[in-house]
Amino acid sequence: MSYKTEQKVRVKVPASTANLGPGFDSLGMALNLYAWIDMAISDQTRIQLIGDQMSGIPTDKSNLIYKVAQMVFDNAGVSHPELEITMYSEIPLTRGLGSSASAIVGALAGANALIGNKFSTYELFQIASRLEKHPDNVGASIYGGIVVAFWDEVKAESIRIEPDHNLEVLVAIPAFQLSTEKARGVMPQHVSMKDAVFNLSHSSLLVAALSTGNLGMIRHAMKDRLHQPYRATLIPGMKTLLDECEDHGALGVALSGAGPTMLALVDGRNEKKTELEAFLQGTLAKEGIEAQLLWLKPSQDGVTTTELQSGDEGLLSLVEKEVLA
Ligand SMILES: Nc1ncnc2c1ncn2[C@@H]1O[C@H](COP(=O)(O)OP(=O)(O)O)[C@@H](O)[C@H]1O
Ligand SMILES: N[C@@H](CCOP(=O)(O)O)C(=O)O
Repeated sequence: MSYKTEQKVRVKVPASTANLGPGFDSLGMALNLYAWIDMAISDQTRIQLIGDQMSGIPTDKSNLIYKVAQMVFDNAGVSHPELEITMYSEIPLTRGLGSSASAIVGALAGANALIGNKFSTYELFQIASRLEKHPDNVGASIYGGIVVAFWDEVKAESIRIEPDHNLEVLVAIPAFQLSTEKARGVMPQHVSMKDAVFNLSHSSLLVAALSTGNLGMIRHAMKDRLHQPYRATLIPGMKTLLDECEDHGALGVALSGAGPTMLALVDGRNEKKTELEAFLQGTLAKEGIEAQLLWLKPSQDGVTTTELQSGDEGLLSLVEKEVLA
């Protein structure tokens, strides 16, 4: 079978926050912070990574994006061993905002576009969940909005929820990195029936609150006993933030993904935004943690790809001119 191969594609993929508190490995929300990847079939592999977020990422064939793209070609039964890849990302690395999911999803979408979209979005979601080993971040980065999903080690299924248009997100991004692997390592192998019931009831209520726009219910629903109590040992100040952010204007608060970023959901009409900012930053500062605050919104868009024409400007030039959108 032969496919139409595109010359060069540009992928735009959103960051994501996973879990939203109780929805461990099952809830994700896309955020309006993005990574861009230009990918082309070439005669020699060249990988260019632009921006501060990319430091330490390999630029040879051990690069995750290159490896995932090769997997797509192998699955499709085609061979394109040499690729030109350029990536620019606004998504902080190893902070709980889904940088690895954005790289996996971006690579899958880019490689798939280069071979004429042989795989459906649903098939890419299956591959992405298998690679990431949980579907929450990749689901959000693929579909956008809020995604409710499972992955049972064989297949993944998901439903997208439209985020309420008043929903805003304040994140406090600590200066230190915390790998998902390390943050999963502090969790117990077994939990009590009581904690399991606590989480499934809270997660179900949170999904209902987010689906119906019942923002007032979020403060009750966004509580977790499966992962946050254990991970709080890795992030000084986290317990205080979980216990008290709602008193300072948050609709609800959670660890973003595996952390260390803390995330507060906020009603955009709220007048206590400055108080919440000060509380987040002040609480972490008391523990000696420097954190960058960012106001974000849910991203309606999931991953998108466009075919580039020969006259189109490269990513580096768009980044330098600050016109990338
Ligand atoms: N653009 C990228 N290219 C290659 N690898 C990446 C890229 N972005 C992230 N990664 C890999 O993902 C790791 C971070 O994943 P993880 O610990 O799950 O944190 P995060 O919350 O940022 O997803 C990085 O250390 C790196 O190995
Ligand atoms: N459900 C996962 C989510 C990890 O998200 P990340 O953004 O930190 O990679 C978990 O909680 O381990």
